[in-house]
Amino acid sequence: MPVVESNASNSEDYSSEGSETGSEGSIDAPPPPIPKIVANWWLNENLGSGYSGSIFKATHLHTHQVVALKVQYVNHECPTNRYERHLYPLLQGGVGMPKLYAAGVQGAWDYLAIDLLGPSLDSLYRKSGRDTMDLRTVCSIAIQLIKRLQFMHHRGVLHRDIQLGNCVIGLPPNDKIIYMIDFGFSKRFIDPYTGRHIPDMPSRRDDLEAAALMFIHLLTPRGLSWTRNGVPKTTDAHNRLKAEKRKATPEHLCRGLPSEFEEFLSYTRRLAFKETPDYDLWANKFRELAIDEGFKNPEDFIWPPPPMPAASAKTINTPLRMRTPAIPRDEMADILNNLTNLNLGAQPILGDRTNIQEALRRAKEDAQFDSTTELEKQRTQSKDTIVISSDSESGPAPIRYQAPKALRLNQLARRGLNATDNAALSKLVKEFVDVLQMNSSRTLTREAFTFLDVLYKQLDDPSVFVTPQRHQSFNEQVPEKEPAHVKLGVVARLRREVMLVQSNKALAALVADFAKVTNKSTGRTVTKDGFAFLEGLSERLKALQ
Ligand SMILES: Nc1ncnc2c1ncn2[C@@H]1O[C@H](COP(=O)(O)OP(=O)(O)OP(=O)(O)O)[C@@H](O)[C@H]1O
Repeated sequence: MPVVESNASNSEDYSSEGSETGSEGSIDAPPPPIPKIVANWWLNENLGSGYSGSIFKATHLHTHQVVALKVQYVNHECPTNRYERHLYPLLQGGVGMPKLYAAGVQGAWDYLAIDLLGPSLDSLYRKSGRDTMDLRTVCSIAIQLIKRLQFMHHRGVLHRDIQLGNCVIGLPPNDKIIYMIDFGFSKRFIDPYTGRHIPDMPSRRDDLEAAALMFIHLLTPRGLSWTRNGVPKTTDAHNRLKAEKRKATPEHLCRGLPSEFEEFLSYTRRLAFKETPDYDLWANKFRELAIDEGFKNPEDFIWPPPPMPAASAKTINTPLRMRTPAIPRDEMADILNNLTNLNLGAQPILGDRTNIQEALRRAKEDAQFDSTTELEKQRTQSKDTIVISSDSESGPAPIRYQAPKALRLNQLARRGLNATDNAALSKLVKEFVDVLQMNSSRTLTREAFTFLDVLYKQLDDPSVFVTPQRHQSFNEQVPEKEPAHVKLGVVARLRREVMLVQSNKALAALVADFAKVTNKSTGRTVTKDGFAFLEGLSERLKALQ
């Protein structure tokens, strides 16, 4: 069936707009009751009603095709169907974009026949009675929504009404896919005649900012404050709400959440009016976040969330903002037991069960790096492997556990603190490069900055005892964004200089520059030059014994 067709002999095709004026009623007259049949579509149950119209499940009288029919009174003051029928054709063919089967006006009724879909995210969330949505679900929403916006923007259309009620899931078997609906406020932002961005209107960054706030809302117990009391009813209330929104910094809104959410919101706010957002980068970041948390197929929206394997349940099902770093006593005993059995190859082994003091010291160090839950997480990770062996030769075969990126970076930082010569540091830098290349995002995360900070301090003045903290100095630099070419220039210079320096102190200065410039760059991604710099650093450390 063609994407858009006129499907009724007694209705007017969507392209024949002139006939709208000939319809029943005047602007002020109240709408007549909606008939049982509109343009050969038999209306079944009502699926939802918005300000400007109603949506019905409808069956075609002759073909028996079942669709969602969006019906609107032609004289409605907000004639969104009239706009939507021109936007749907621009969006056909994209994943998560409802198909438009027919559109037109019959009598007093302006209709659109589109794919019949499932419930909205808003209704799923409300019906679940939960305080927050789980991280896995929010990551899947984030990945899908960013991709939907990428598609729409690529077709030159802004959504302009991003909210939970306008994201619906498909009907089985498409119930893992999120669809965008309600293009009543959508607009073209590219002028079809000039091919240029239309000035003085919202732009792509606004859609993305709304999406970022939606993700944060879902992870905030009871939601973001300004969404709690509904639409403000007085001017005062409206102004209060606007002020509240203005005051809400990304840092404040995202306290206690994985850093990706704060970084994404800040990113959307830093985008220039006409700038094309880096959709792939952010979809990947949310994919990796989910994978780092132990989830498989993070892109699929699965509702209700499947039960987590026992090992990950503590980190995932606990509302994020309520997480406490403390570990219950009996769990700590288990962790210590595992620690005593860790076989870390050439690294100092924690020893047998008699060496409890050493195990305790290391467990405390792990806790300082905020990796106390990582021992749990590693069971579900996919990249690196740590062998946890039994303590007796005749015991069961070694269990292979997978170590996530964050855990490995924290381990590297801890080993950095204990390194006493350049050869050891050189090896650590080499491993650091390997860990960064573990997955596609190649981003400097908090843990990566922590490692660089330890490295810097060891090179700059190894006599000073370093107490690692989660927020390290590089990470706390106020990230003023610099144009990409500035960053590229600096890193290319660092890459050349690292081969020439003659002292650890000079290397420390280069490490500091590298961390700073990457921290200021969009996405904090390590470029080719960045990796060449790190590899050169590892080589130079070997040479400067
Ligand atoms: N294709 C569809 N299949 C199933 N249900 C749908 C479909 N489209 C919309 N709905 C349901 O109808 C509700 C209203 O839809 P929609 O937002 O498109 O209408 P609207 O009149 O533009 O609403 P509003 O005035 O709130 O913007 C949705 O929240 C959803 O629950």
